[in-house]
Amino acid sequence: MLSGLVDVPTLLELCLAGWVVYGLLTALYNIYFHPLRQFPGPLAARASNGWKLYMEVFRQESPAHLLQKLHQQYGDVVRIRPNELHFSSATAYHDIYNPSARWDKDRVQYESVGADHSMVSLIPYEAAKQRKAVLKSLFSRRAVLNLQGLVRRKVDHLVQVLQQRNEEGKSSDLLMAFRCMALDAATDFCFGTSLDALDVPDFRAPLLVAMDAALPGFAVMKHFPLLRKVALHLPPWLIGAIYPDLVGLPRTQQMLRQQVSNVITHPEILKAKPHPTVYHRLLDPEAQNTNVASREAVLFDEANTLMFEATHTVADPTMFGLFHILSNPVLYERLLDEIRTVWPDASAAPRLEVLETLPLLTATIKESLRMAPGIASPLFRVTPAEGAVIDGQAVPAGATVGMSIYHVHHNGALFANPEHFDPDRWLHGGGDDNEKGAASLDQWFVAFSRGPRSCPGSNLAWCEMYILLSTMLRTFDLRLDRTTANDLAWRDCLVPYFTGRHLHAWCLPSKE
Ligand code: HEM
Repeated sequence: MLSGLVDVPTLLELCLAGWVVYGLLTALYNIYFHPLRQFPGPLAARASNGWKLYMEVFRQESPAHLLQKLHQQYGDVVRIRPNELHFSSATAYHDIYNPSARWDKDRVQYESVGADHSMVSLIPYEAAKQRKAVLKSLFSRRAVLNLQGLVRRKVDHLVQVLQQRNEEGKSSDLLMAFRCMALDAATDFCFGTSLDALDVPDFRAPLLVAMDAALPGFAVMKHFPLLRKVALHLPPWLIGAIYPDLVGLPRTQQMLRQQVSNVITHPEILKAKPHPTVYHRLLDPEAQNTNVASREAVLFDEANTLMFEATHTVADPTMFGLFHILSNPVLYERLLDEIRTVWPDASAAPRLEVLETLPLLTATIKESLRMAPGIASPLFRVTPAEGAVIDGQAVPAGATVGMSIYHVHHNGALFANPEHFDPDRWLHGGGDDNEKGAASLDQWFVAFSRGPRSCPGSNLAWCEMYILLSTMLRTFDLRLDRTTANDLAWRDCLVPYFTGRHLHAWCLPSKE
């Protein structure tokens, strides 16, 4: 009927023309009248959200690295979408990620995780605060000290696998090996059931292979929410047919759904767990006020995201640090000497509290976390109703603002020669504040972020890194297997995506 009044091509042309005019008017508004109009940035970024999409999805740029170039060109603040600012001066970091800044997270970034009920994706500050309070005791220092034996067992298991491989004449991909260890430790710690990734040959646990394969697609999922929703609901057989490397993801999620459904239907099974888990806390009616209808979604989303939050973040910096230790025989020897002072008998490993007293080991872990970010992308927040002052500049309410941890940790004024792996900087200082000594550097150690949304898992992460790194150095005579710095190249896909061959090493028996 309509085609009798207006012909269809004309209608389409009208729609298209309307869309173009709307786009142009929006671009003009964004450039000349938007509350953020005074902030510099590429013209296309100031005009439209499309610039960031184009850079991340079509040009496959690494945001953390691209932003470095933009700051060189535009200064300490860059407008990267009409309503979004990225900062680079170190003081801006503490303005944004500040204990008193009760700002919400940015919806676009955090909904892309696809787990809206998890702590990390809860947008409002208040909701996250409540959830954090519920889970806090699980991740406390006391809880971690009590469960350090669990981490020790996972690391010992890794040692056995590496010894076995060495006897078979094989070197090992230590990035994947460390990820298996971290996944097993986290799943045992959080759910009381390990995924046993270390038992899969060649460290090719399907979930870890899938997590890695999914990283380059993260930007697409962020910018195309509809596609994300469809992808998250595809059955495993179809995903396996389209992209076999990804199949571990839906399979593990199926397993998690079953686990969650079991604990909800039969909460008594939790009594058999060897220690309190995420499920105990989330199902404790006194601990939180989650309504029954969303209980299943909360448990599933929390379990699902914890596996991601606790695996690459621990393994990747440890791998990075180990590469630099193995590339520097003097540092390797100094670390070994220090570790032997508290670990003279190789068969009697010291407790975490003892390892923590070793200055060079501690400095090396910090330097590893500085060099390789657990999370690379800027973590965006939204300024509150009263607006904010960031790095001395007034930012209006409702603006999306953020700063990548990578930019703090690679700031040459804070960390002299920032691309150089130098644990000693944490012992003696090093940067424009050098005369104030090493202690002044600690304020710029932000690997776990700062403020109300900082990492609740940092105690567990430190525990794993201390035990893992010291054990690798004390147990093996490690030799690089044709690995060069090029093999450690990475692209920012929220977490680093290592594009090279990974760190491969021979794990020979220690000479004593
Ligand atoms: C070296 C290892 C780790 C690093 C570098 C790291 C880093 C971070 C960072 C930077 C954030 C802030 C994210 C944001 O602002 O959205 C974060 C959040 C989080 N991390 Fe970690 N993390 C590590 C290990 C862990 C572990 C082992 C767990 C749990 C077992 C964990 C659980 C979480 C959770 C639940 C959040 C969300 C907190 C919130 O949004 O309020 N992380 N982590």
